[in-house]
Amino acid sequence: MSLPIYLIGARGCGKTTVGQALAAALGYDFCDTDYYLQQVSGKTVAEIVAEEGWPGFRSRESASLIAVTAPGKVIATGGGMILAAENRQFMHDNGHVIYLNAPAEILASRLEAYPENAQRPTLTGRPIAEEMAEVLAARDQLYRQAAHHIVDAMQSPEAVVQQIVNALSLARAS
Ligand SMILES: Nc1ncnc2c1ncn2[C@@H]1O[C@H](COP(=O)(O)OP(=O)(O)O)[C@@H](O)[C@H]1O
Ligand SMILES: O=C(O)C1=C[C@@H](OP(=O)(O)O)[C@@H](O)[C@H](O)C1
Ligand SMILES: [Mg+2]
Repeated sequence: MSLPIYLIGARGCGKTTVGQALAAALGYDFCDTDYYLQQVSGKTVAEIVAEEGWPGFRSRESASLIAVTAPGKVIATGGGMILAAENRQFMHDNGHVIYLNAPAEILASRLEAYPENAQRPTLTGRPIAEEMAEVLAARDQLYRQAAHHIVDAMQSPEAVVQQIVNALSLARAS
């Protein structure tokens, strides 16, 4: 059985972009928990947060993680999926968890170029560079706790895919 592969990491690390390429490379299905949530609710992330606050979004996000989990799938999570201990445990127990790691400055420059405001309403109310530094400082340990493997997300998407394939082959061989 091919366990699901969960991609975790902060906004802008490339979970959605790399996830699609990884799924194509492995012949797996691709799924993104934010897209799933938007499809079932008919609302963007920003609309859900405006109507229900972040707690409402987080609770829908946790439910979507369970709903999309299946063998043979690459699952791109939202950057805050690891905030709930039960989500970290669920991913760790049910699949391969990969942390796409990059410094806050790189993440901020990607997000400044393509903000996608409907997908990424502000988390702190602060400018993006400050927000990413603060958010990553608060979450880095949680990403590391949840992950089976950590990859360098500063490389090209193709190179990140290759790192993941290598990490999973090594894990299978050991
Ligand atoms: N490895 C990469 N190198 C350069 N740019 C990237 C890389 N991965 C993603 N990006 C860009 O960064 C932005 C955020 O990517 P996305 O996949 O949506 O990240 P996430 O889902 O982790 O928030 C997009 O504009 C995407 O094209
Ligand atoms: O970091 C976060 O808390 C969030 C990241 C977003 O997903 P991406 O990481 O795919 O941008 C999305 O789930 C939501 O805006 C919350
Ligand atoms: Mg994404």
